[in-house]
Amino acid sequence: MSEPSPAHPHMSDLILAANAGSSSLKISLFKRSDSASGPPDDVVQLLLTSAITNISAPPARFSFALAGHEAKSSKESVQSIDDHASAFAHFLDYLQRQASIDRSQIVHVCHRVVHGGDYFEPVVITEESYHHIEKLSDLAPLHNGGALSVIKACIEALPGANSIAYFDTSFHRSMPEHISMYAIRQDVAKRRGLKKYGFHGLSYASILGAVSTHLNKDPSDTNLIAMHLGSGASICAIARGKSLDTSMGLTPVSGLPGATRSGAIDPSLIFHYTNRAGRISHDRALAVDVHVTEAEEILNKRSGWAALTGTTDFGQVVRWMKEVQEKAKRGEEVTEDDKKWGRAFDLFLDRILEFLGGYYLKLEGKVDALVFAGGIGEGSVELREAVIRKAACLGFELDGDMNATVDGDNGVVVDIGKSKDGRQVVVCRTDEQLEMAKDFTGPNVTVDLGAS
Ligand SMILES: Nc1ncnc2c1ncn2[C@@H]1O[C@H](COP(=O)(O)OP(=O)(O)O)[C@@H](O)[C@H]1O
Ligand SMILES: CC(=O)OP(=O)(O)O
Ligand SMILES: [Mg+2]
Repeated sequence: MSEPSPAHPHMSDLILAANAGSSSLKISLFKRSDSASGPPDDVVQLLLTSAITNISAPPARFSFALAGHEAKSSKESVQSIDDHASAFAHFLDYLQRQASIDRSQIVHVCHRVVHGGDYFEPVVITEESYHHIEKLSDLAPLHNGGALSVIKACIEALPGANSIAYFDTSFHRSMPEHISMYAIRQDVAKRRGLKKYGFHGLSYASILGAVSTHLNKDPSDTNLIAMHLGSGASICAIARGKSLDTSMGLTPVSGLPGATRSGAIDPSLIFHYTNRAGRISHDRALAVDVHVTEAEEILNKRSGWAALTGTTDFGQVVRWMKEVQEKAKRGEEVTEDDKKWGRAFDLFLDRILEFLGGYYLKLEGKVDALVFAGGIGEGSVELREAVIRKAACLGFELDGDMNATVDGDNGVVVDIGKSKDGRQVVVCRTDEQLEMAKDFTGPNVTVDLGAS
């Protein structure tokens, strides 16, 4: 099969950006801004955002908000959403009915595709490139499957739009070979593409852009340890604007644990967990032609917080942990079951520290900022506090007040601490959709936002 054709985005009307995460589908609609000649972030103007969360732990929650119209945001549980394709269909329907936006004005659709293998540039989806991505999906069946089902739904619902795939793996192409390779036979590794690819690359590109601007530094002169902590969680060491190392590997299951993901385990563990590891799982039929083994199903879908505590929501893990701490303070009995919340929190903290410490050494201490991002990184005051308390030995100090009031600050990058020698601790509201959409340049369009 020949290589997919590179995307050359031309003039367009509306640009839709779809981000299929493991538990969510986040969608933003943009139009070209009036100041297309300004800074890259200004070439597109946000019109609306929508998010479908809890896809892996139904009922799914649907939210929709017009940019700058606080009153017109809505949030509801939707029983009919049980996968990414039905989530996307619900969004399109809502767009037409409730926001009166004509779908035919959407000319480009940017899709976040988690695994791009050795393809780094964005590619226009054609029959050929679709099948190419499908083939790559063997290395991220649970992630690429969701994105492919959205791409498929998009081609059917928006036949006039160009679908373009942007890869999470692209940002990590800079990892040195001795870091990205595994200590296995290299003839087999090369033939089968068995190496560390790394993920959340669109997020790390977004973080690098926003944080270097915040620090008043050129991205190519910026060193960060960036933590994208969401349903899928990873850490990246960024040296002079390039990925030096990251915690996810061949697939997104490695590194840190997540909502339903184990994170790094001893590779032998799975063969002791089940004697059906290599069999194709029949747990869930994906809407696309991607195969998932029982081992992948267990480690990707039946592990993480869900396995340790019964919930995929880290916010709930924190709330119950604090509840139990209060119980103990009151002198009430704390049961073994009560302790599961604190243990899940401590386990996550422990694994984060492993990478944080390692990356601090790999960057030889030259770290301009520690960055928290993703649903947990942006939302959990407690997790940030626990991490920075441990990073005190590296000279970082948290500002408790600033940390506690991040939610009330609208900035893209929010300071929450620093070190005596001027290194920063920040929260960054990463935006993978914007990172894709700002790739486009061209003339403006006018859109009637006649929301009902
Ligand atoms: N305030 C909060 N405190 C702790 N965790 C939170 C908070 N808000 C969201 N989260 C966690 O963030 C996760 C979603 O992360 P996100 O990065 O948005 O998802 P995805 O990985 O699907 O892209 C949720 O599962 C939830 O556990
Ligand atoms: C790569 C990955 O884990 O993505 P997400 O966190 O969006 O599931
Ligand atoms: Mg995500």
